[in-house]
Amino acid sequence: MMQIRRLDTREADFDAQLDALLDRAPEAGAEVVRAVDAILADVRARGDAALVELTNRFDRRALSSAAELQVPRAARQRAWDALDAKLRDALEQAATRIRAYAAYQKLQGFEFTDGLGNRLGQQVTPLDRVGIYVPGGKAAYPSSVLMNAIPARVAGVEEIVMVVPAPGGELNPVVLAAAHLAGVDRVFTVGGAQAVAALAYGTQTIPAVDKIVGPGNAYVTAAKRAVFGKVGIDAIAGPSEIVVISDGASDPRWIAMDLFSQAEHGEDSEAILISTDAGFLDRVATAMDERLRALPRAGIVEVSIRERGALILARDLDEACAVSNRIAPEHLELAVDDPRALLPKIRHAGAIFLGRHTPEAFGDYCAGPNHVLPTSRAARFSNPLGVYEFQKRTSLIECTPEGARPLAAIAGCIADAEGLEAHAQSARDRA
Ligand SMILES: NC(=O)c1ccc[n+]([C@@H]2O[C@H](COP(=O)([O-])OP(=O)(O)OC[C@H]3O[C@@H](n4cnc5c(N)ncnc54)[C@H](O)[C@@H]3O)[C@@H](O)[C@H]2O)c1
Ligand SMILES: N[C@H](CO)Cc1c[nH]c[nH+]1
Ligand SMILES: [Zn+2]
Repeated sequence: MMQIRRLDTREADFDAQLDALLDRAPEAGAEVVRAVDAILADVRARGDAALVELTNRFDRRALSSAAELQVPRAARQRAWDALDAKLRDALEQAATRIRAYAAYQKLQGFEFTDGLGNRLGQQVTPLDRVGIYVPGGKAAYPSSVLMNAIPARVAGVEEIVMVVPAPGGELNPVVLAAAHLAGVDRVFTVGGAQAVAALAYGTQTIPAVDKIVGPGNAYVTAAKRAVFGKVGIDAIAGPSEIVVISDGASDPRWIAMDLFSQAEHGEDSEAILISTDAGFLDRVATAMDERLRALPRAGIVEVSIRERGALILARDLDEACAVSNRIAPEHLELAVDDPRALLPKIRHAGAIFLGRHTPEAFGDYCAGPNHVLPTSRAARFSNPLGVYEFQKRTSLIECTPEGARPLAAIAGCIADAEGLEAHAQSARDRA
């Protein structure tokens, strides 16, 4: 029997038990932060030389120069051409859907005239150059290439630089093919904190970018946190998570596999089912036992389900939503008859999958919305990766001589109160 914890919201210590489960989310420990700080300082000081040494050490490569990190455009084209036609077609369809969804996210500027005749507005411009981190340590995901690069292209970013580790020199050719499809400009086979450092500070081979996006392991996320300010970063997207809310009327085999779909990402993934039906929780537990055996990644699934999995019995669906809000999961499936009725009760989730026929896996590949989502409860305050992450806003102010006069009086008065004489005079010069 698989080991999975059972929780019941009626138990007096339920809150404490849930907190203990959520606390298992991996965070960058002091050791990781120390290691990352040393890597960042080394790449900043020594550039390519450090990049080569660190990549040889952490990715078991035998590079003699940083030039070997770059994957030529022709190699990406060859990877695309060599792809099985069915997979090429699936990637193209996924890319089309991701692009179409992204187009809706594009921020638009605005301008209006205030009551004094002054023009006020906001100009939206794409970032010049961005770095996308595609994880490649334990598994490399072509879908993550599409999810990172397509919104950047839709935003109008001039240059997209992709980094992806190639442990032992091995790089999934489908990742390269996806980079070709998404129109990535430059690809470098470097990962971890050293890749983030190179993108933030620039080296002789890798250009410095304006923003670094994409998920990664503890070293990658600690490095992104550390370089924030020098460059922009997106939300921190770590190990995958799924919460399913069920009324007990779904096929338990489907729900078991939905939980496994995120558990199979890694031993640190989180998979939680909340249901109002105790019998259904039993049936899902049985289905998990049956379906686990067929999975090639059964070992990983078993560990993540044991460490970060749970079957939670709730009094009703309202309470199930409240528990889910406390978890603020990356992905939330509403496997109920009327998911729209629950929607207003959900306040924190990276992506919500409505109804029994919408598995989270559609979102990972081809539904359209981005699969790079806030994890570790960051859905309380941050957003899915989207076109808006690759755009910035600039305020516009244009006064007429008449419109300037009243503003001069207001600004002058407040500047006096702040004791800033030059501000007051500059404003009153326009009165
Ligand atoms: N939320 C999302 O959208 C999403 C999508 C895909 C993957 N993920 C997550 O991203 C993560 C990917 O992790 P990964 O490890 O497979 O790949 P990764 O590319 O993030 O990390 C691999 C790199 O880590 C560095 N590294 C490994 N051990 C190190 C050490 N001891 N010291 C210093 N550096 C070290 C190496 O440089 C290596 O190249 C997983 O947690 C996965 O769940 C999240
Ligand atoms: N579920 C992951 C994000 O949490 C993304 C992914 C890529 N491939 C499959 N799934
Ligand atoms: Zn996934």
